[in-house]
Amino acid sequence: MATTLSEAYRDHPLHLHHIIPLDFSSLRTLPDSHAWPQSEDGDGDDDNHGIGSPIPIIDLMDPNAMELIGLACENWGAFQLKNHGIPLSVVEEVEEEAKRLFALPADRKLKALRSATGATGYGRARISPFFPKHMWHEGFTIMGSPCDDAKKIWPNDYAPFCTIMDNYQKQMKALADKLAHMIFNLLGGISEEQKRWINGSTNNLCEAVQLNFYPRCPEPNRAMGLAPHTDTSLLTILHQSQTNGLQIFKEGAGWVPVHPHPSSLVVHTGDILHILSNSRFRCALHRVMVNSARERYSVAYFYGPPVDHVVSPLVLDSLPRFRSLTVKEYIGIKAKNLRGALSLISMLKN
Ligand SMILES: C=C1C[C@]23C[C@H]1CC[C@H]2[C@@]12CCC[C@@](C)(C(=O)O1)[C@H]2[C@@H]3C(=O)O
Ligand SMILES: O=C(O)CCC(=O)C(=O)O
Ligand SMILES: [Fe+2]
Repeated sequence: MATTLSEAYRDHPLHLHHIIPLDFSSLRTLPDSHAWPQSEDGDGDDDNHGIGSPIPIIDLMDPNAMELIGLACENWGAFQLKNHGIPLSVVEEVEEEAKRLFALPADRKLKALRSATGATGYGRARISPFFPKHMWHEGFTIMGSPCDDAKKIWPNDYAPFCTIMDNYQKQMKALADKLAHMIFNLLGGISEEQKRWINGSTNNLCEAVQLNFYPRCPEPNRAMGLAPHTDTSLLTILHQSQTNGLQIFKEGAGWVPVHPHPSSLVVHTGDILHILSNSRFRCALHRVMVNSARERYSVAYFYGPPVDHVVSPLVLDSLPRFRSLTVKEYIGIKAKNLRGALSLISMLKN
């Protein structure tokens, strides 16, 4: 039996002591546990940014879409995608469900609290232990069917949540399959064996959905919504509500805001694509800042090869920069070294 994504995470327990039972909305000042040192690289106020170019917006119906995607992945590791074919209603209904979930009182949400060895349910971000301060954030992770977790929260009324999340995953998977084909074509010369998992059945690839909620914050400039990270996926498709906060780090430009566009989805390329492309495609470091006026929601869909799949640089015009390993092994390395995982598997001697 193939290993599932939740099993891959089960081997790397995340201890959730003193997590969320914090009622964000009742706080008038920032508790010390959530106060991050102020950085030199820009504060949370998006309006102060915008110097330099924004991340590319690509029209999927554009005849040059594939080449534009290639350039965006090389230069940014991210882009906004419009005319992607996902109906707005599908995205809106998933955002409504996220709002309904996070608006519940803490004791209801805690019924679906992720266990230490669990991968799904309500809780803080998996990257939390790597940072000394807490994030101004609540999350809900879905791998496969969300029904077991939804039942804990809404014992008699879990069906609408499940139907909407299942439909969202189905729609996102179809889009991700399409993007993965384009990306593999861009890389060129890839064997059928290597891309067989694309268009595969749902239990034959890695898929996860993360609902994110960033409550309003009394002191946004001292808080952090989601700390800087790269995604572990091949690619991530992100829907953000109409509230600013997402930023991508670009050398030479610093933290660049990714402003929400009602009809666009943000695509991030993740670590797995960085490895497969032998570093040609970036994996964008990104973070989320919070806001005193408006709360923020986002829905991230993570997509990648099955956890038993061996990943190694696929197209070589120079030496391979990374050693071969399974997705599962990479997840294990990253669970111990958030920022150092790629250099730990690097084959470049310095
Ligand atoms: C399939 C995934 C991808 C995960 C882990 C697992 C489930 C939840 C995802 C996130 C969502 C929030 C940011 C992140 C960095 C986190 O802490 O949890 C993501 C992480 C990753 O991209 O590594
Ligand atoms: O909330 C956002 O816009 C980003 C979320 C994110 O980076 C993630 O879930 O991995
Ligand atoms: Fe992310």
